[in-house]
Amino acid sequence: MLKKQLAGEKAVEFIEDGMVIGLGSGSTVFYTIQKIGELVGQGLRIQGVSTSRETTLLAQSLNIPLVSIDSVNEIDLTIDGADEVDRNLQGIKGGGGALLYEKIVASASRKIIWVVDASKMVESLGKFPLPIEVVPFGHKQVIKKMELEDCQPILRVKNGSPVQTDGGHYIVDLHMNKIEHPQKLEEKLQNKTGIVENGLFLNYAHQVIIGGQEGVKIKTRDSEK
Ligand SMILES: O=C(CO)[C@H](O)[C@H](O)COP(=O)(O)O
Repeated sequence: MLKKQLAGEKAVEFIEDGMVIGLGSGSTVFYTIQKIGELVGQGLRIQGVSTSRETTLLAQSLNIPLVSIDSVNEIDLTIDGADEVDRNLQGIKGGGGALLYEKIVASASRKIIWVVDASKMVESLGKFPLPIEVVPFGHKQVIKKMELEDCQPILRVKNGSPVQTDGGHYIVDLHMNKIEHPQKLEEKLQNKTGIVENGLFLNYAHQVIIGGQEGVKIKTRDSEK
């Protein structure tokens, strides 16, 4: 079995009947969602809150009941993927471009579990380019500012056009190689006009399920959000 499948499928063990579940995006949580679909077919009652159009389509194809984020009081558990995770369970997300909706869903969640394969675990964040979601109007101005900050910004492009997120924004990837001070960088990015959200997910994940050669390992963050 693939490492990401091991991690993805393990996560369903944390789901209880009646829960509202945040459904993340990407190729690892794909396995979680497929398994949830199987369990729903066997009678599990949950309500899913989707983080992307892709996940909505997948959940619908599996007959997983979906509700909008604004119709729930709180999300009991969100299961999502990640692009990089350090030993304190700080992470980078947004490789698939769903960071804004993923962060909104995560912010409304009581518990967050990330599912990753072992290659995502790192000593320090930043080898994976940090995605930021930017408003199309004036995005080149934001890119210029990020160049001045030595962040090596590159507009994400597909088939010759800027990639558009579900929220209608663009993605700019910051190629920094190593992020020395994630908290400081997060503050800086939060204060820049035109940046809607950044892919730093600091103090979000409570647990990470890691699929590796010898099966799955579960890491829990010391201090809860
Ligand atoms: O943040 C994400 C999408 O915006 C994904 O969760 C992240 O990119 C991991 O994806 P995958 O499991 O396919 O590696």
